[in-house]
Amino acid sequence: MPERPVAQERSRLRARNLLVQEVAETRQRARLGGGFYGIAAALAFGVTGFAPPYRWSGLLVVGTLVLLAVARVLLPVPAAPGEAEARRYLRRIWGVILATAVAWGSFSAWSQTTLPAPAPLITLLFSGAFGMAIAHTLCMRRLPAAIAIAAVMAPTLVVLWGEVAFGVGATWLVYMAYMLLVMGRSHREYWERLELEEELRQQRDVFATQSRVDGLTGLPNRREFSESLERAMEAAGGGQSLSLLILDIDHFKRINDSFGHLAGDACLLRFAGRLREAFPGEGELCARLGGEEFGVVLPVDRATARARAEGFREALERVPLEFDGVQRTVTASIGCCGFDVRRHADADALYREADAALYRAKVGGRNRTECAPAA
Ligand SMILES: Nc1nc2c(ncn2[C@@H]2O[C@H](COP(=O)(O)OP(=O)(O)OP(=O)(O)O)[C@@H](O)[C@H]2O)c(=O)[nH]1
Repeated sequence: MPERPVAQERSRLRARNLLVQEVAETRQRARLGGGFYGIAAALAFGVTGFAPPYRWSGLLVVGTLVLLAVARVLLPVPAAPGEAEARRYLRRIWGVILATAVAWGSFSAWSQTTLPAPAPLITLLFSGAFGMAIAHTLCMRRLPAAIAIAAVMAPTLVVLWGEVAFGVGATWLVYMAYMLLVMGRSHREYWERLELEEELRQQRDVFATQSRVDGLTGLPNRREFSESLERAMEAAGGGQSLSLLILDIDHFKRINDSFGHLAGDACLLRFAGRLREAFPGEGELCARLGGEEFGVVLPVDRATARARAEGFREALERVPLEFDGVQRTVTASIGCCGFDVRRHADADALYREADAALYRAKVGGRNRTECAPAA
């Protein structure tokens, strides 16, 4: 893939991962806090003994806040959210959070002039606590968090300012401004942490890929090859065909010695490209096992694998590889072995037989395919 689309794809993936993470954390944090609003209202009405003048209003307020808390928990979260679903969830959960803040803020202001002591003190204390809780825990989105803090605090501010004393109202205002500052800082720290975690995740993925891919050719490396071979053998244990080819470029040292190590690298790269083109099928796996040695796993019987190997070998000899700006004929020796569950207890046993066949191909004059066991 060209570099720009790769970078675009990476940043798109990064944005999506951040959004998914935000959904998960918003859900967890919103669920945790919702229940406290109902408890706080129940406490405020509780100290009035739910006396007749406050009974119905008490039920209405507590019921509304409990319903909103339940909505936070029940709001469905898509299992593997795409971008649109994630944004829809965030809109909805923030809708519930804001509705809760408005309901609480209105109730708190109303209680200051309507409920008997000590209920107003209880709602006042809880308003401060809820505002600060939003500032700390629901700081993922700055604007809705600021609106939620204002919705919880401002109605009470108006009452304190007008009905209690200017100084108390001013104190409440300073308290509210402090919450907004705290929320701004929490917001920055939250996103710094999320981005750092995403960075670490991406680095971990890169390392995981690098540990399984050959850096020069981009083919799977020996580790990945061995594990894939084990898996293929396990799957084929029931009787399906499976064969292994080991290919070794002939006199590769001469290429290095004659044209230099870089030309040798380019040769390996071209050879890997040919191999990939020759064995592209489903269940076929090409890998670089090290140096100038390559492996191919094929879901076919030995005779077919041998024919495919010969086809590759002949084409390699016929069509030169272009590297270092020049066309050069390169040949390879190939060892071929069909998987037999009675002889091959593990991948190592299969590999050893294919390797022995490769050795025979080398001592037999190179540029040939030998099969194991020897016919
Ligand atoms: N350019 C380059 N050379 C490598 C790499 N890995 C191994 N080699 C070289 O590959 C050569 C392998 O040489 P030999 O094992 O003698 O094999 P050969 O010359 O191919 O001879 P036969 O296999 O017997 O046909 C050595 O010179 C290694 O230094 C690599 O990644 N790049």
